[in-house]
Amino acid sequence: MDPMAGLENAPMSEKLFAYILVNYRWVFVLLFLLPLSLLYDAFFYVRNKIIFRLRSAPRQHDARVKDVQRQITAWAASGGRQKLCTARPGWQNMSFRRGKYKKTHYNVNVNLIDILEVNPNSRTVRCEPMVSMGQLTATLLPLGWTIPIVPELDDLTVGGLVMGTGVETSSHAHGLFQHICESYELVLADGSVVTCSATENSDLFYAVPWSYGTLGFLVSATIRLIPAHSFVRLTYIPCHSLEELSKTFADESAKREENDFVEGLVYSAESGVVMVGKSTNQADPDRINRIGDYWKPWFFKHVERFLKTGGGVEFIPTRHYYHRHSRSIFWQMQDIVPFGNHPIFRYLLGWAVPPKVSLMKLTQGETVKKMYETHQIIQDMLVPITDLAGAIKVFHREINMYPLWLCPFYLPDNPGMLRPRDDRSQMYVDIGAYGAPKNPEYKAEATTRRLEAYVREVRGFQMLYADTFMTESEFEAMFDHRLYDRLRDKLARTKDAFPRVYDKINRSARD
Ligand SMILES: Cc1cc2nc3c(=O)[nH]c(=O)nc-3n(C[C@H](O)[C@H](O)[C@H](O)COP(=O)(O)OP(=O)(O)OC[C@H]3O[C@@H](n4cnc5c(N)ncnc54)[C@H](O)[C@@H]3O)c2cc1C
Ligand SMILES: NC(=O)C1=CN([C@@H]2O[C@H](COP(=O)(O)OP(=O)(O)OC[C@H]3O[C@@H](n4cnc5c(N)ncnc54)[C@H](OP(=O)(O)O)[C@@H]3O)[C@@H](O)[C@H]2O)C=CC1
Ligand SMILES: CC(C)=CCC[C@@H](C)[C@H]1CC[C@@]2(C)C3=C(CC[C@]12C)[C@@]1(C)CC[C@H](O)C(C)(C)[C@@H]1CC3
Repeated sequence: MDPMAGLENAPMSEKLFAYILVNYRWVFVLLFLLPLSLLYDAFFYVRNKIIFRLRSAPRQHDARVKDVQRQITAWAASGGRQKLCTARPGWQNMSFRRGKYKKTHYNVNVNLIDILEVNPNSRTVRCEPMVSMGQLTATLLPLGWTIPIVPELDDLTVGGLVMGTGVETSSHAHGLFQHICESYELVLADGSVVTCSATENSDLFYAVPWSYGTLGFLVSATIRLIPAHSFVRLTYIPCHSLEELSKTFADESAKREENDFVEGLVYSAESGVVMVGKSTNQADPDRINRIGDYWKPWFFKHVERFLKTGGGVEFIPTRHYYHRHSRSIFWQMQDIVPFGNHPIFRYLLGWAVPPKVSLMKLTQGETVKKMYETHQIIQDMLVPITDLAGAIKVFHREINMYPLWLCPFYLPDNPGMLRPRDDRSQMYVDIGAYGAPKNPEYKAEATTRRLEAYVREVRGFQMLYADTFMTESEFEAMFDHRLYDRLRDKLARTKDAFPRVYDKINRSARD
């Protein structure tokens, strides 16, 4: 990264400060952020234990919902001129930026953080919106259950994943996070509480995903459960041409019953590794790899080795598999602690990483923020899987940056924001780019706009936690707003109470 970019005319001292901040960020991370992250985790660990020991959390749900209703009544009584958003501070969430609207909108506290019920009979788990993925797997796996899609990273919340989206390597079989949800409980703008599902208030049920909290506040979601297995039998298939890679990936993704997990990591324009996983309780002891142990190499580095050594099979403990990219925050850690994958570092301090994303966000400062703005791309583009090879070529031309993350997902032809191409259920693929582009022509806005145009052309979608530079009409060409607009017209007070999705996610609405 060039820390001087954009600072050409700044005083020397400012340039030096910028240089130190960016190139020696790891000093701050190691000395300050890591210990703070540990304290933060320890606090929540103890709190969670106490809550469950007292068994008080589920009983308090109704009272907490009433508190959300009370806040909406108070907002209406105060004239209701401001729009509403959740009070969760922007630094805590898993998006790249903070919404500026948090400062101007009326903040409603939806601080509901408990797992309410694990029901083996109906095979469902009912969660409050602030339940995180780390919390959910820690709770469910010992009970022998899991949810069909566990989006990585640990701190993603049920609320954010329902109102935004979630995708993981089992999505080729189960769809996106919204497709494993059976019902939502919401507090609407008129203060009423409604439950919606595919059979009850179905319009609302299909309109909620990707609505970014602009139809109502989620207070609980009921999610499908499937039995958990102890291991994932993971087969690594190295590919040495783009054609081989895209064909293998598409063929394996199409085996929806046979494969429980499918993932791809692309290491260059012509090489990548496709991984195919099957859940199992039987593991060959000689081939067990506990990839999540802190002294183990970062997962994307481990996978890269198979390009040289040929394919392989490993048995990975399920929780290790779910959180396989967490320690290296996909590959972002290499820019934050450049020697983080060195064995000495891993053995000495590996147990303390990764630092909390939220704390990094809180403490990053303007200089680091500017560096990320100009020198990094963080995007997930969702395109029909038939366009995978073409899309990789476009990514190569525009950013020339590796690894790229490939994650297939099945998109059913349901009503709502995401209409599959030709109104036909089909397989898509999420292409994730996280890092510093090697293309010297890279310009954050211009390049991203070209990528966005390409994605619209192939009838794909952009994940909205990242920067979007689309205009409102381009955004509406990508996402089908018909059902959404109908509901905003129909539900009392909604248009006064909530901004439109675009007003929350466009680049100028975020800092
Ligand atoms: C805001 C927040 C953020 C968190 N973030 C993370 C994170 O980033 N990463 C991470 O790994 N963990 C996270 N946690 C989770 C926390 O660390 C774990 O819950 C903790 O590790 C408990 O695990 P345990 O196996 O030691 O619990 P134990 O006390 O051994 O109990 C097992 C689990 O079973 C659950 N349980 C038992 N009976 C029921 C029932 N009837 N219904 C529902 N659940 C039941 C309990 O939740 C309990 O967690 C977070 C928790 C909170 C509140
Ligand atoms: N593996 C994956 O699939 C990954 C997904 N992501 C993305 O990260 C985001 C989730 O991050 P997370 O930190 O959990 O969530 P956020 O706090 O970022 O919330 C995302 C959106 O959901 C809204 N929202 C959250 N909770 C509620 C609620 N209870 N009621 C109404 N609206 C709500 C927020 O509204 P408001 O603005 O009012 O707070 C916000 O617009 C998603 O957009 C997801 O797509 C990121 C990384 C990986
Ligand atoms: C669909 C999938 C798997 C998406 C993965 C997205 C992650 C790679 C994103 C989500 C949040 C994210 C944008 C983030 C960052 C890196 C990429 C992340 C982790 C970092 C940590 C980069 C360093 C930055 O200074 C800062 C701390 C602000 C951000 C915080 C959010």
